[in-house]
Amino acid sequence: MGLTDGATCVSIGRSSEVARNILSHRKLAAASEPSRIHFGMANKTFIISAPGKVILHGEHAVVHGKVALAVSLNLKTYLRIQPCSDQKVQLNLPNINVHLNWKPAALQFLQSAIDVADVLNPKTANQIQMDQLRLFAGIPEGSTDTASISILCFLYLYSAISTSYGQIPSLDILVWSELPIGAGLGSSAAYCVCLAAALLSASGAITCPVPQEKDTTRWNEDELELINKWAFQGEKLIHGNPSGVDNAVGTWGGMLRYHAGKIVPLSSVPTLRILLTNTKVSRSTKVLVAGVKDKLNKLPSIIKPVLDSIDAISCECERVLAAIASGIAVDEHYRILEELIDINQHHLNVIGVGHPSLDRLCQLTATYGLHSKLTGAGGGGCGLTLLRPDTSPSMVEASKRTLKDLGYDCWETVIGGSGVSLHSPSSLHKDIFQLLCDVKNCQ
Ligand SMILES: Nc1ncnc2c1ncn2[C@@H]1O[C@H](COP(=O)(O)OP(=O)(O)OP(=O)(O)O)[C@@H](O)[C@H]1O
Ligand SMILES: C[C@@](O)(CCO)CC(=O)[O-]
Ligand SMILES: [Mg+2]
Repeated sequence: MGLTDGATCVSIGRSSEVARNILSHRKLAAASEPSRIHFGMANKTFIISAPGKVILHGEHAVVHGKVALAVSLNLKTYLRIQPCSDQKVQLNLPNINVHLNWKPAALQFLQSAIDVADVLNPKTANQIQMDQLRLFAGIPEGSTDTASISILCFLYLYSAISTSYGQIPSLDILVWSELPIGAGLGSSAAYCVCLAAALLSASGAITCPVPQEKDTTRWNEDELELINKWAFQGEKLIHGNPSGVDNAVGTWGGMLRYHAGKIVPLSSVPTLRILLTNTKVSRSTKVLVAGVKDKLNKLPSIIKPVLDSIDAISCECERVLAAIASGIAVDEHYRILEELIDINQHHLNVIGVGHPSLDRLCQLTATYGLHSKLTGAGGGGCGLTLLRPDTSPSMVEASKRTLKDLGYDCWETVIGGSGVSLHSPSSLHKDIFQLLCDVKNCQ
């Protein structure tokens, strides 16, 4: 079955604009209240958000059972979901210029392709199911482009969730992110968390806690567990072999210690000042994770101790953060944090996930006495630079200017916000709300 059997492809392509620039560059249409159509229990449009993340320490090692420390970002992915009166399932992904719709009858074919037993005890989306989804969407075998992966991920979660929990009504879904996509800040996990929350709500598997005017609500703990579990399934499709740390931060927010699937929120953490730099060198988490696995298989006695050392760095970092939060020898502990960043960056180069653009970031910030490492999967993408509480604004500005002169994006970030949430439209920043309304509503 191909694309013409139920899907209308309006356009598929890669937008050259980075997500963060959309708000400032785009001419926003006049605000219009989204139409109120029946969805689940309520007659409303819902807006869901999930944050991106920064990994302080433990990327890659966490895939091999080591500890990682990660924290949510104030940059988020937003999903608008509204019922569609026109008996269609619409998917709009404006960041990557994907606008598709399918007839529900055609999607029912997909549900019959999903093995319920496999879905109810999900390990991974198996190859036969993936081939069915790929054929359905008209995506050629072996396609690894952004649009194909994002569409497959949606179709997989849609089919598997409706097969497991109940028919999902006709709906119109739009996902837009202010995160740079494919740059190490957890855009894939935020995408999967938003989709899982929306589709589980639409299927009736979890409630839809309607937020008050100007308010935001969250799901209960059991529901968050379910959202996280399904987001992990989506991450598997995108990453191949994710650890689960990114979707855990997208679901719960805050700062987490993640170890072999065990998620522990860190309560005793200081307010950290972090400069984020996007080298704009594109890379794929899936490819980088697979590269580390190959190295580990080929040279276990050399790579395993490096991963053990990264594990020790995460543990030491957790201890030092708690000491700083208690006000103990703050200066001395900041020096240790800086040393841990330098050592880990060397380790990440050793396991093959560095990049000359990241080396330049580290060298350049070092000239200002600042310490940097890659964050996320590496191979380009983003790096973080630790700022001390007393790092002067002029020093920060000077380093930002120099990094921007290299063509990098650079900004001081706010970390530690909440995880997946449901928003009333009036609780959102005006520009974001307008942007979510601006893309054509379900016709
Ligand atoms: N807003 C979005 N719209 C559509 N697809 C998205 C969106 N955000 C992420 N994706 C999907 O996630 C993929 C990027 O995932 P990838 O894991 O390579 O990078 P990342 O998650 O940004 O970085 P990291 O995994 O290192 O934190 C994209 O190629 C796309 O398929
Ligand atoms: C590289 C990695 O460790 C972090 C990507 O943000 C992969 C993962 O944990 O799934
Ligand atoms: Mg990712």
